[in-house]
Amino acid sequence: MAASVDPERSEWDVIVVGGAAAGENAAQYAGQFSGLDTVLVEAALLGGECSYWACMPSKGLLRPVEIMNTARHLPGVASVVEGASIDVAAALARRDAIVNHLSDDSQISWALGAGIDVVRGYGRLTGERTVAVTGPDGAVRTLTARHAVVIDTGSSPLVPGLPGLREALPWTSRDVTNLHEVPRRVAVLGGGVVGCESATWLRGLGAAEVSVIHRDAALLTRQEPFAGEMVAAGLRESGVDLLLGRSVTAVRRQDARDTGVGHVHGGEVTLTLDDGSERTVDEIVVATGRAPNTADIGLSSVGLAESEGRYLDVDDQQTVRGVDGQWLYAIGDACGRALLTHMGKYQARVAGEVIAARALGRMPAGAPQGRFSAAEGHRALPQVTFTDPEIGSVGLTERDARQAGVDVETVEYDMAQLAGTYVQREDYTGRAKLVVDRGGDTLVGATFVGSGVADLVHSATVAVVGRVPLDLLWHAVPSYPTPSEVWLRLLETLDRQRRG
Ligand SMILES: Cc1cc2nc3c(=O)[nH]c(=O)nc-3n(C[C@H](O)[C@H](O)[C@H](O)COP(=O)(O)OP(=O)(O)OC[C@H]3O[C@@H](n4cnc5c(N)ncnc54)[C@H](O)[C@@H]3O)c2cc1C
Ligand SMILES: NC(=O)c1ccc[n+]([C@@H]2O[C@H](COP(=O)([O-])OP(=O)(O)OC[C@H]3O[C@@H](n4cnc5c(N)ncnc54)[C@H](O)[C@@H]3O)[C@@H](O)[C@H]2O)c1
Repeated sequence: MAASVDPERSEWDVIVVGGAAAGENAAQYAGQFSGLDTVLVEAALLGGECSYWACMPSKGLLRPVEIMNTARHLPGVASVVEGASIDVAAALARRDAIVNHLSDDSQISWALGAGIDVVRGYGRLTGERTVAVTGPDGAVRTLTARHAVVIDTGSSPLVPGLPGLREALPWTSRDVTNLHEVPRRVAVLGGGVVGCESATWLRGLGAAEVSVIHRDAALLTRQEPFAGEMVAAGLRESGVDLLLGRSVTAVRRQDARDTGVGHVHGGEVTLTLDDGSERTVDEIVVATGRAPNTADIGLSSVGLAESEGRYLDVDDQQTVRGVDGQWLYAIGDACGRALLTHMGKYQARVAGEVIAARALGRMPAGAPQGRFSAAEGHRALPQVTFTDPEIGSVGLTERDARQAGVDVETVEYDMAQLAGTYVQREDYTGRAKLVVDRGGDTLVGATFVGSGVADLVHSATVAVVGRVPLDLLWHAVPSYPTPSEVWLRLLETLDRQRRG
């Protein structure tokens, strides 16, 4: 859908370059809620990576896998699904519906309805508060912001420069989330979040051989160690081959072809591993991290040449450091504070409020606090990893807390011991851990592993952000029988530990 913007118009209060979910929030908070006029500049689809090629399609693909795994273990249902497999065509069709068939019509309608203009094209800074937009027809249009420019250009998959890897045209997160065929044999390179989640749905959707090749000795190394171990056990049980502590040294592919996103990109791929062994698969998925989309957005025109291709350094108002005048902001993956949609949107809300307050002379004196600072939210950093079992985590791991000099005390509990998890499935496996700051007797981190733990994350986020003393947390009574009973068990166990 074409955005209905006067083609002659060139000035807005706020220009947002990159129209992902975070950019939309920044425009909304600076514009719709505060009265500034805003424009989103989007090179591809309004809604960004999350809506079409990341969070939404991946969670859509994982859902039938999760339901099937639960059903296979639940008496009364197990016998019904015995020998059955997921209807892949229907699951892919639902994924296509979730990504709106790669159309952003509804997003454009939402933006225009919210009073946010949209200009389609690729934006580059050309100087203070100016952005040149190259439209789909190649024409360049220069836009000027009266108050602020927000960078929300996101990130792209990082494909390592291993011999033969790029030439093999491997799948990246865009292909594996938008797959149109399930490769029979597939190797996933990288054991981080994308690697573990995509191995889960590839195997669940019927790939006969799935291997994860990971250079570290454990999966998901940013989490508590038990979380990576439990996900590894779950993947192994489902038939995924984990090659931990192994690296790929070379890749060969006959007849590599660009057959389109989510289609197998040519003939067999042979991977050479660092122990000299070889492995032949039908497709390889590269899940080795992300690179910020900041290499070609005109940063040198505003004195930030050294930031090209790097994460933009921002303060807690999301203002880019190193630029005078407080007019340049960065949010989402481009600023590298947390590569998560909800955190990008949080940064966007803060940036939007700050931009409006600065523009309208409403910024309170003194150090910015409250809704004008993104410091508090970054202490918590909630995340759900949608594997089987799931991981829900908030704040610091024990290792990170010790490194940060916190006087650490920890407590763990087996989630399978709860009535609330037993009713979910008899063979429930899970574990929870709290990281406590002994000084303030408050929570600085929490990790839950198990089926259905995603919904526990927000309670931990509230406890960390609110610095709720454990004595007060005691009075937050969990409903019975639900997995949230783990809170009570953790506090009781901590009590026993303290009494020796
Ligand atoms: C497979 C996968 C699954 C994920 N699952 C989750 C999840 O479950 N939960 C979660 O919180 N996070 C998840 N993430 C991370 C999440 O997708 C990102 O953190 C999020 O998309 C980042 O949003 P963003 O606003 O930074 O920009 P992006 O979503 O990266 O979008 C940037 C936008 O800017 C546009 N753009 C770029 N350059 C320009 C330019 N110069 N001019 C104009 N437009 C431009 C692009 O076209 C794009 O639309 C996942 C990531 C992957 C890869
Ligand atoms: N559910 C979610 O919230 C969710 C889901 C997917 C992605 N994400 C976000 O997207 C981001 C990117 O995910 P990701 O999995 O691509 O990155 P990641 O950083 O989580 O994991 C990448 C892994 O690849 C390994 N690696 C890097 N270079 C390598 C190489 N040359 N050879 C072998 N291994 C190599 C790293 O050691 C790391 O363990 C994450 O930071 C995460 O926040 C979130």
